Amino acid sequence: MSDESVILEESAPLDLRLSEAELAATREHVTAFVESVVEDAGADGAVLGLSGGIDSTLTAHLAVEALGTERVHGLVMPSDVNTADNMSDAERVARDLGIDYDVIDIGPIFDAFVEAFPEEDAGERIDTDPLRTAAGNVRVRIRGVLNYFVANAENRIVLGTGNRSEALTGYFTKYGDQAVDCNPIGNLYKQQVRQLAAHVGVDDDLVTKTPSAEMWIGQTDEAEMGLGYDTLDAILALHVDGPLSKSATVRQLDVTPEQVDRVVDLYERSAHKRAMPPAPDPLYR
Ligand SMILES: Nc1ncnc2c1ncn2[C@@H]1O[C@H](COP(=O)(O)OP(=O)(O)OC[C@H]2O[C@@H]([n+]3cccc(C(=O)O)c3)[C@H](O)[C@@H]2O)[C@@H](O)[C@H]1O
Ligand SMILES: Nc1ncnc2c1ncn2[C@@H]1O[C@H](COP(=O)(O)OP(=O)(O)OP(=O)(O)O)[C@@H](O)[C@H]1O
Ligand SMILES: [Mg+2]
Repeated sequence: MSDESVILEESAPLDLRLSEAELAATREHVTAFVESVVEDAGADGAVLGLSGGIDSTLTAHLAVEALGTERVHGLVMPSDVNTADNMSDAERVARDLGIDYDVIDIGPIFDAFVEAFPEEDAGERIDTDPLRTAAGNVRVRIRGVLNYFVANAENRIVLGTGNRSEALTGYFTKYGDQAVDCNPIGNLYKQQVRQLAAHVGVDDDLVTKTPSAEMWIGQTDEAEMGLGYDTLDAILALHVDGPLSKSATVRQLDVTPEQVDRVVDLYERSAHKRAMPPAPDPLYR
């Protein structure tokens, strides 16, 4: 399918589409990046988690283009809160690409974590507020531990799947899905991730799938953030990354001042996630 049909279904307030030439150049740029990160690390290849979502699917496609099937290892890591459809999509991606992959049920690891927790009723409370996000983050971090086990054991690097929209809003788990060696698609807004995915031939149902972290049943990114990705991307591009003032952004896009404030708030509150953990300046040198 062409990337055109994907974008036409959306009513993005700002057209962030790359041209065909830019898509081709981005594809080459990202694959060259993956190749050089692996080579510079002296690694034999890469490992990444496959969720059936578009970020990991596109990253896997580009990794295979960069490294070949033999040097990419996928991990499908279901838990109780993942849908069977997403997990079978993840396996389909690995099979279609022809890469080695393992399916590792993280349920028993998560359960052992909860059982080891000193509060007796933690098990009953773990999937409800206020522990719901904390528990979801545990699932995400368990996947990070497994990625690094494979990376250490097989001399691979861990490929992150984070995109620019997530990075700027802090929409990821600190030391969870962010615990990676590089982010090949880290400079693409979500709209552009979808567009590049369509360009490289990812199946349409994966390109248009509703984004979800699947940290709990029914979670969707857009509901949790309170904004659609098209609106989010537009505000990021014009106001957070770009030079437009708040009022100019409101005028330019069909958005409210509150929506701009929301994005700025997400950006500012997540600064700590984009920086090395700080330490006091040295008193003596
Ligand atoms: N100012 C500050 N300076 C230094 N550290 C600060 C800090 N504020 C919080 N912290 C630390 O950060 C912690 C909170 O960060 P974190 O542990 O990440 O937790 P948090 O940001 O609360 O939760 C993760 C968010 O990312 C979303 N997510 C996660 C994973 C994947 C995806 C996806 O799209 O697939 C989305 C998830 O739905 C949730 O909204 C605090 O508990 C504290 O330890
Ligand atoms: N069940 C899972 N098994 C393996 N890896 C997973 C699983 N869930 C999440 N991940 C990893 O965590 C990453 C972050 O999840 P995220 O939801 O942001 O991306 P995605 O699922 O690829 O795309 P989308 O955001 O559109 O859902 C995934 O790309 C994948 O690498
Ligand atoms: Mg997902």
